[in-house]
Amino acid sequence: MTGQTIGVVGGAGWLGRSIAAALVGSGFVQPQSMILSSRSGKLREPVEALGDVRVTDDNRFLVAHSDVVILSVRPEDLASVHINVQDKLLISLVAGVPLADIQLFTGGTRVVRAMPNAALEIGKSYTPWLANEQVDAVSRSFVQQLFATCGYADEVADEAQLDYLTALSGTGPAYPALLAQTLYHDALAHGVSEHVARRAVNGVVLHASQLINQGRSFEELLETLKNYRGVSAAGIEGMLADGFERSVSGGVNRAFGVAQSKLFDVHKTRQG
Ligand SMILES: NC(=O)C1=CN([C@@H]2O[C@H](COP(=O)(O)OP(=O)(O)OC[C@H]3O[C@@H](n4cnc5c(N)ncnc54)[C@H](O)[C@@H]3O)[C@@H](O)[C@H]2O)C=CC1
Ligand SMILES: O=C(O)[C@@H]1CCC=N1
Repeated sequence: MTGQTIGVVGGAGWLGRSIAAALVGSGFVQPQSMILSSRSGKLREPVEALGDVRVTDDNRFLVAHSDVVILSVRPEDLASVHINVQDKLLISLVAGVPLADIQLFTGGTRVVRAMPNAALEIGKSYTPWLANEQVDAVSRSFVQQLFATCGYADEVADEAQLDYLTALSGTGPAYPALLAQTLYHDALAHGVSEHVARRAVNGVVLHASQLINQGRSFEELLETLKNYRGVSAAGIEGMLADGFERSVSGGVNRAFGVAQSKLFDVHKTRQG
C-alpha cells in the first residue's frame, strides 16, 4: 500500500472512476487517501468500491491535497482544468497530448504519460507509460506498481511508441467489438436468428479467444487450426487473401495518426 494521497482530475469519468476503484479496491491506496474531482463535485452514480471517497468540484483543492495527480479528462476539456501541480508527480491519461505540452499546461516538472484502456473497468488494463527525465527511479517504480494494480503495465522507450500503442491497445475493446459486429452481421446475412448469432459471436470473441495464452500463443493456435486443412484454414486464408492484414494495419495507422496529431493545442490555451 502506498502512503501517498492520489487525486484524480476527471474522477467521475470512465477511466477516472475505474482507476480509483481499482486502486482503492485492491488496497493500493486507502479511501481516505484518494480524492476525485468532477464538474459537479459528485459522482454521477455511486461506485461501490469507492465507498465515501472525497469528491470535489475544485481542481486546485484536489492538487493541494494530493501527492500524486492523475489527469483524466478528454483533450477538449483540458482548458477547463486550471491546475498548477509544480513538483507533484503528474500522470496524464489524456490521449494525443505530448509530455512537453502536459508539462507546460499543468505547470508540472515530474510528468508521466500513461495509456490504459477501458479494461481498467475490470482491473485488466494493459498500460504502457512514459516518464520525463525529472521522474526518478523511485517514482517510476511507483507508477509501474500503480498500473500493475490495474492490470499490467510496461514503461516504453519514447513518445512515438506511446502514441502508436494509444492506437493499438489504448483503444481497448474497439477492435474486438468491430470483429464481433462484423461476424454478427455475417451471421444475420446467413439467416441465423439475432439471439443465436449474438451467442455464437460472443462464444468466439469472448470465450474461445481465452485459449490464447492458456499455454498456447496466438501463433500456435493459428498453426494448429490451419493444420486441420479444413474449415478454419479456409476461413483464415480467405480473410488474409481478402486484405485482412492491410485493413487492420490501415485502421491502426489511421488511429496512430490521430494519436500523434496533438488533440489539444496548449499554445492556444495557457493557464496558471
Ligand atoms: N476511455 C478510454 O478507453 C481511454 C481514454 N483515454 C483518455 O483518458 C481520458 C479520459 O477518458 P474517459 O474517462 O473515457 O472520458 P470521460 O468523458 O468518461 O471522463 C472524463 C471526465 O472528466 C470530467 N471533466 C471534464 N472537465 C473537467 C474539469 N475541468 N474538472 C474535473 N472533471 C472534468 C467529465 O465531466 C468526465 O466525467 C481522455 O483524455 C482519453 O483520451 C485513454 C485511453 C483509453
Ligand atoms: O478514442 C480515444 O480517443 C480514446 C483514447 C484511446 C481510447 N479512447
